[in-house]
Amino acid sequence: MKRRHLLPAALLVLGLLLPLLPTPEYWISLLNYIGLYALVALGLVLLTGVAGLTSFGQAAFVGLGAYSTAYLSLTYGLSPWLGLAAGLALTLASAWLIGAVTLRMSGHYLPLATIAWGISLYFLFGNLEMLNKYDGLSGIPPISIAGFELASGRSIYYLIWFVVLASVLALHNLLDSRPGRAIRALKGGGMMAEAMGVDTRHAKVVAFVMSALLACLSGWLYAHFQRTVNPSPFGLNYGIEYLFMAVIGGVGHIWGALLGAALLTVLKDVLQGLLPRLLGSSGNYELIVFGALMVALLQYAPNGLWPWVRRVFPPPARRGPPPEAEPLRTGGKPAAGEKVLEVKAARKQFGGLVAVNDVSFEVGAGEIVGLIGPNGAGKSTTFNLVTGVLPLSAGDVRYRGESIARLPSREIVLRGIARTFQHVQLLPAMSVLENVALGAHLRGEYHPRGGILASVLRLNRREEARLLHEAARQLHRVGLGEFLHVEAGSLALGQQRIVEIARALCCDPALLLLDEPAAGLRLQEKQALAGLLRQLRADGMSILIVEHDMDFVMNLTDRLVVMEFGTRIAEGRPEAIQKDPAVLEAYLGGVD
Ligand SMILES: Nc1ncnc2c1ncn2[C@@H]1O[C@H](COP(=O)(O)OP(=O)(O)OP(=O)(O)O)[C@@H](O)[C@H]1O
Repeated sequence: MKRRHLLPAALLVLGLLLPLLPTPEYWISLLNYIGLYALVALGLVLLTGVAGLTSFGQAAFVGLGAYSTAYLSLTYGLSPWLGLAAGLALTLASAWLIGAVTLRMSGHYLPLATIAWGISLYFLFGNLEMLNKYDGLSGIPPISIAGFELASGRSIYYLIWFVVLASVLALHNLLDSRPGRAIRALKGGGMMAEAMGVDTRHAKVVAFVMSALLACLSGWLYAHFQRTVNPSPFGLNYGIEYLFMAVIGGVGHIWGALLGAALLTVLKDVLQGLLPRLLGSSGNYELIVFGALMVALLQYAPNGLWPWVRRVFPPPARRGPPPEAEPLRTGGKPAAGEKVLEVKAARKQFGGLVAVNDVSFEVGAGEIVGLIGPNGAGKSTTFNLVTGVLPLSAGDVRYRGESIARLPSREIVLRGIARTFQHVQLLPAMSVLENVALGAHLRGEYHPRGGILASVLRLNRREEARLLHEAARQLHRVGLGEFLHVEAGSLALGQQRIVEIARALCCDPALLLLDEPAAGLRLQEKQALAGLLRQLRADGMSILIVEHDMDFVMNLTDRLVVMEFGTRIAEGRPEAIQKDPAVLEAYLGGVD
């Protein structure tokens, strides 16, 4: 056994033995609660830490799980396992519905909405006659497995911790796969994820539903552990506490959920015992002290405590390329001479401002076309019209003869147009390899929105191997083969721009749109980039490039389109453009 496996193995053995040893009942109970809370916090790691969506309402989903099984087992005498199935189904349906409605909101509206439905569900539990209002339901039967009743805290301990560890594994598997990367991409801003083919609304709903299901599982276990339920543990204050646990533990880290749950549960327990002795039992001081401690802790560890643990026990570094795998399928490529992109009288108005004024141009197969013009000329807006980020006010954009004017970004990339961004949009904490693999999102074996269960159960290893192999291949192609396992954020800006090109190449494009790829690059890096783009052209790739660096575009492009104040003022070969009076005028006295 390797040395770094010793501590986890020892903890596991200790965990297994604890209930068999003369451990006080109180401790077992505390550990059970930690497990129950950790399940909810795990969901928040996915939702808040990974997907970047804040929810204060998770306690309500715990309530749904608890009340479903309590009601069905008490009223109809159904088995707790049927109660679990019903609870999960109810949670799935309600989370999907709530998610579909509220996840469209952004900024502070989403957390506010989670507070709203958290409170609503709490009052629903407390006001329903069938759930015995605020008195709740008691006498809930224990869970039995193969005829063995988990009636004591010691016996249900094993089930609780089995569910916690299985959920940790499931979440780990999910994040280490194509659908997981899609959820991770949400944090990089919806525009980038959509440009890689991710249906961001769907990815958000998936994260939301999964986190709700974990909360429901916790509620089910809670009901059969406590054997009684009432609305109070499912209120807003518990929703806030769950979020605290995830944040204190380290909201971006799976194991942080367990750490946070353990820390807060023990801390609360200690304070509840200690403070009345120190300050008298007349006031509710523990909440105040608890709050102050939380604020202090977050000052020193804004990313939670798990990163500290990681520093002491660093994970093994990954090395070497991913193993060989079957290549991904590729789409048909345009024949020489084919018109790849036709922009026809494209127009974009922002209120009274005409940002793009009936601009037309074409890009042929294997051609590099530059789109240049002074600041504010409308280049980026034109780019956004072609990539589906902005809708056209009038005109048309056709790709290989098909109008793409009304398609969303993810449909456009599916057809074969991939892009990079003016401001680099990588996920800095994710490895270069995985960032690039995100580009192959639409080329997996499962449906672009599916494959979630397969990921959780780790049945998608062949797909994953093929995607990573393709990502590594593209990184080698652009000359970054030695940086596969490095965090993308640690690379120099120039290299990050090249990673974006590798990611775009992973989309299997026939047309590459590059938004200021040379910005911030040193001379040598620019030369290397020009070499790479020439190589891509030689391979038949069409490239449309927006760039301010005149030397760069003049030496690289086959043709230039010049814009000023939203209008196309010139088009032609670079040598002709350099002498064009209208262009010289636009650049106020010459080309820089
Ligand atoms: N979302 C928007 N709402 C309103 N006006 C906008 C919007 N986006 C761009 N504009 C305006 O449209 C015009 C063209 O902007 P655009 O960013 O396309 O120019 P650009 O040529 O890319 O400039 P730069 O080289 O500085 O990036 C500018 O006047 C800009 O202020």
